[in-house]
Amino acid sequence: MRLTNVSFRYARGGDWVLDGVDLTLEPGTVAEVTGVNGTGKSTLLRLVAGLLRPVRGEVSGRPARVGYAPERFPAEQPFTVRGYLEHQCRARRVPAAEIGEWAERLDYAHLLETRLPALSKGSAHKVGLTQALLGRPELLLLDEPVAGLDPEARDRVPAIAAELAAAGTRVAVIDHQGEFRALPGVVRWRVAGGKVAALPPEEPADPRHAVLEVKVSADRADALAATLAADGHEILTRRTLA
Ligand SMILES: Nc1ncnc2c1ncn2[C@@H]1O[C@H](COP(=O)(O)OP(=O)(O)OP(=O)(O)O)[C@@H](O)[C@H]1O
Repeated sequence: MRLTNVSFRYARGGDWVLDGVDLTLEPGTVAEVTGVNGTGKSTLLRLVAGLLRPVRGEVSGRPARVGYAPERFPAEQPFTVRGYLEHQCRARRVPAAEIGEWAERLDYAHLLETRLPALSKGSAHKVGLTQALLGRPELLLLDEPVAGLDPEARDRVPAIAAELAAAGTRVAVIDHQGEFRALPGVVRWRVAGGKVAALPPEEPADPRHAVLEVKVSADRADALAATLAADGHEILTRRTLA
């Protein structure tokens, strides 16, 4: 899917939150949305999800099945966890058997008959994540998915996202905790000043290697580079000093 020249502001005549954003999100990609507080990360996620419409520009190629987990799950609803999730399953034509599966994986199966307002913050957050995961969406948007979760769940949520991505789901996630950064192939969307820069995956940390920057005579540079390459070292840059 693609965002083409997307601009958004909440009020006519107000400041643009996003201004001329171009992005693509390929199947199977996990994008980590980064940026300081208030730059427009959640706004970007809601535009990608289709919950907000661009004021200018276009979002195209959005898949049919979209899952969105907001930063705060609205738990003030008069349903049990099971009742709420069954309703979500019916709305999305997903078999209700999935409820038990996610409740087991996120470790809250003992709370299925509890009323939503009586849940702890972390447990309510797990229910919010579950409604986004139901039916294994083709596009999954997660706003701070591990904030307030116990350590086991903090590990499981990135693993679940990676599992869905491996099956082709496009994932975009805001994660101040950094739990998604270690997933293989994560691209980063850096939001700043109304723009979004798409950065390639970070090089994985590799303590077995070090980088030396060495100044050598220009007339010996080629011979030294050849010797180092023959010894199995990698020449990362070669430049002439002005
Ligand atoms: N519903 C809204 N109505 C008006 N302005 C809003 C609304 N939601 C967000 N904003 C404003 O849009 C800007 C971007 O907000 P957004 O929540 O997208 O930022 P963010 O990067 O996700 O922030 P944080 O890291 O603090 O969650 C902020 O100036 C915010 O005040």
